[in-house]
Amino acid sequence: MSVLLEAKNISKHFGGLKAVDGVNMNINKGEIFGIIGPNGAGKTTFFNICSGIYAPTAGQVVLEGKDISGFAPEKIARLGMARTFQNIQLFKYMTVLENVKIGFHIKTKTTMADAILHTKRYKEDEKLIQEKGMELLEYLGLQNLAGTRAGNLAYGVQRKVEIARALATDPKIILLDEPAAGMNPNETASLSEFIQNINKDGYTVAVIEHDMKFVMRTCHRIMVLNFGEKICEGTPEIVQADKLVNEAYFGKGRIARGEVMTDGNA
Ligand SMILES: Nc1ncnc2c1ncn2[C@@H]1O[C@H](COP(=O)(O)OP(=O)(O)OP(=O)(O)O)[C@@H](O)[C@H]1O
Repeated sequence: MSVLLEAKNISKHFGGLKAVDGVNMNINKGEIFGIIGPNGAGKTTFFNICSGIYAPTAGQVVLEGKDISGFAPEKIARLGMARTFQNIQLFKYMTVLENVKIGFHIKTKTTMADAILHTKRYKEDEKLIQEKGMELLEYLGLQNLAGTRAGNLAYGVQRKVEIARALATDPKIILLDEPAAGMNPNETASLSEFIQNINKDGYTVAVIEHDMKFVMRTCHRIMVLNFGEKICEGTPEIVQADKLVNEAYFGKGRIARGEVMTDGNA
């Protein structure tokens, strides 16, 4: 199995606070990789470093063997990393198809001038993007919603549209930050299936999530952060059985009694 995304000894300090502290991580091609940890453990900061929003204080981010540390987010997106954020960032007054089409623009050569002047290149790109957008929605089973305003959709569906837009950038890896937050159990189960399906079709996924039931049934491997440090990594079985994780993160004995697994809250 080849390594797709690598974090080498990554640290991020905010003044005296070590938000991320010497984290090493390898995500293999084809994996669903989970990142968990208590509030403030450094998960989002770690994603922000991987996706170029923050430059690391120390360490390197390597995508397919290329050192991308400190690259701008747009550049990293073009190199094949897409992400979603904790708060839904769809354009609520635009339709589902329009939202997804935005994702494709990253790959076109259309300039602002082309768009204003409606040049041949603009028209050709627009036609192609329209077709590809519909294809993607069909692939994800969202085609019936193409003309619906994003803001009118149920919360769980908005999350899927957000992921669809990220997929439109044709990523090698997609980073999802708490995609199940605020979802009801049915929506969460449906999201898990959705992610597993796109993964089976070849997409590599990294996901931060608090919902343990979702994490344990969706992810192949999991990394646990606590106070910025990695305290455990492995399969769901290994993580659930880890004493340090149980003590530091779940509260002693909670997972053994099954509380976390059933209530879905960390
Ligand atoms: N821009 C910033 N400036 C200063 N401190 C920050 C900044 N961003 C994050 N932090 C701090 O870094 C630590 C890690 O935050 P981070 O948001 O990465 O944690 P998290 O694991 O994603 O938490 P949550 O599960 O609550 O989203 C926290 O103590 C947070 O307050």
